[in-house]
Amino acid sequence: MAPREGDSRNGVYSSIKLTAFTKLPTNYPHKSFEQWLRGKRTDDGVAPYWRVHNKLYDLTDFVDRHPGGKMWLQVTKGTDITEAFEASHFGEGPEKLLQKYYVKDITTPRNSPYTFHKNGFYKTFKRRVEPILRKTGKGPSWKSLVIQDGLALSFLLLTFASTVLSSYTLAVLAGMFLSFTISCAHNYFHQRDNWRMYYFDLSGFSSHEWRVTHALSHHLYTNTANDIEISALDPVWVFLPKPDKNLIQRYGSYIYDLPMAPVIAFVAHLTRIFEVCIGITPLRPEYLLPYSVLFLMATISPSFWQAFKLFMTIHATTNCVFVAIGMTAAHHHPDIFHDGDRMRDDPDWGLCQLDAVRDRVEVTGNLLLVLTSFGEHTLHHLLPTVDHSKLSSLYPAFLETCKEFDIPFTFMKWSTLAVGKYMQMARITTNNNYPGFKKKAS
Ligand code: HEM
Repeated sequence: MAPREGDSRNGVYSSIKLTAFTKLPTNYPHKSFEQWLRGKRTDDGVAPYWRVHNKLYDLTDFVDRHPGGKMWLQVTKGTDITEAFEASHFGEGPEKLLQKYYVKDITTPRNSPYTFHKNGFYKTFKRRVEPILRKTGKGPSWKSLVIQDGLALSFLLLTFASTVLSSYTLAVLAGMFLSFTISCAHNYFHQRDNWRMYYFDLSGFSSHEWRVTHALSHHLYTNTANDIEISALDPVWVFLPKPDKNLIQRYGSYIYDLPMAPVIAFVAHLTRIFEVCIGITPLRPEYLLPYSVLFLMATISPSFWQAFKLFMTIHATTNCVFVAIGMTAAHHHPDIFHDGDRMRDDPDWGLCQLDAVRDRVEVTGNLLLVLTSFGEHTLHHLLPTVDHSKLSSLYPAFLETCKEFDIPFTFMKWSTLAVGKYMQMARITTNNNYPGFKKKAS
C-alpha cells in the first residue's frame, strides 16, 4: 500500500506519511485516553451506535450485561469496535448475540485498514486454537494466580521490611517487585473484570486508563498513528519514521531516558489527580491504592518524611524497571512495522500484528519470565484476553498456521530489541519492504 499524506489539520504532524490509516487521527498526538476516545468518536462517526464491520448495533441494553465487564462497551459507544470485538472473543456465541442488537448497515468505509476474512490468517488461527482452549480454558491457571499473588505479597513484605529497617536497598528491591507485579497484572486487565487487575494501580498507573490506551488502542492498532503508546510522549519520544525529526528527537533519548524513566508514573498519576480535582475525571477508588501503601508505611516508620523517601525510592525503581522492560519488549526496531512503512498487501489483522510485534527468545517458555516481562508477546497480541499461562500450549497451532500462510516466524534477541528502540527513534525514512517477515517483499 502506497504512503498517503498526513492530515494537514494536524499542523506540524502533517509531514508524517501514513500507510495504515488514511489520515492522522483527530487529536493526534494523543496525550490521554479521553482525548483518544473523543478523536475516535469523531473519526468513526457512528454515534449513538457501535460499529462492527459494516453494520451498526445498538448495545445500550447490553452494556451492563456484557460478560467481559461494562467498561469496554461504555467507553467505546459511538466508535468502530471491529478489532476489539474480533480479538476479544471465541466461538459463535458473541457473534450470534450481536445480531440481537443489529440496527442497520453502513456504507462508509472503515477508517481502519484491517480485514478479518473467514479464510485469512487470523480467523484460520483462531479456529485452530478454539478446541485447544475449550479443553484448557482461557482463564488463569493456578500457577498464574500464585505468581501474581506471590509477586504482590513479596512487594508488600519488602516494603514493610524496608520501612522497619529504614533500608533503601530493600526499597529498591520492593520497587523491582512492584514492577514485576504490575507487568503481571497487565495480563489480568486484558481479561473480564477481576480484582487482580487492580494490582496494576499500586504503581500510580491506572488499570482503567490502560484498558483504553493499551488494550483498545495499542493492541488493536499496533505501531500505527492510532496507537496511543506511539504518540503519548511525542515530541520527546517520536517512534514513527518522520522525515523532519530534529537531532534531539533522533538521538536525545540516549540522555533524557535517564531522567524521564523514574518519574513516568508520577507524572501520569499527578495529571490524573489534577483532572479529578478540577472535575474532568471522576475519582475511582483504585486511584487511592498507592496512598494506602504510603499510609501503612507512615504508621510503622519513625517519621512520615522517612516513609515518604522510601516510598519515592520504591516508585522511582518501579518506573525505571517498567520502562526498561516495556520499551524493549516487542515493538521498536527498524525491522518492525511502524505506520509509514510499506504495509503488506494482505491487510489481515493477524498478519499485520505479526509485522508489528517481535518476541524475545530469552523469555519464551518460562511462565514467571513471561508474566513479568511481557513474554509470548506475539500470541498475546493475537489473543489478548487469553491468560498468559495458556499461550505456550498454542504454539503448535500458531506455527502450523504460519506454515500454511508461508510466514517465517522468528524471534529476536532482547539485546537487539534494546538497541533497536534507539535505532527506531533515529529513523526518519520509511521502509519500502514490509518489515521483518520479508519473504514475499520485493
Ligand atoms: C469493545 C468491544 C468489546 C470488548 C473489548 C470486549 C471484551 C470482552 C472481554 C475482555 C471478555 C472476557 C473474555 C474472557 O474472559 O474470556 C468478553 C466476553 C464476552 N463478550 Fe465481549 N467485548 C466487546 C464487545 C462485545 C460485544 C459487542 C458482544 C456481543 C453483543 C460481546 C459479547 C461477549 C460475550 C458473550 C462474552 C463471554 C464469552 C465467553 O465467556 O466465552 N462482547 N468480552
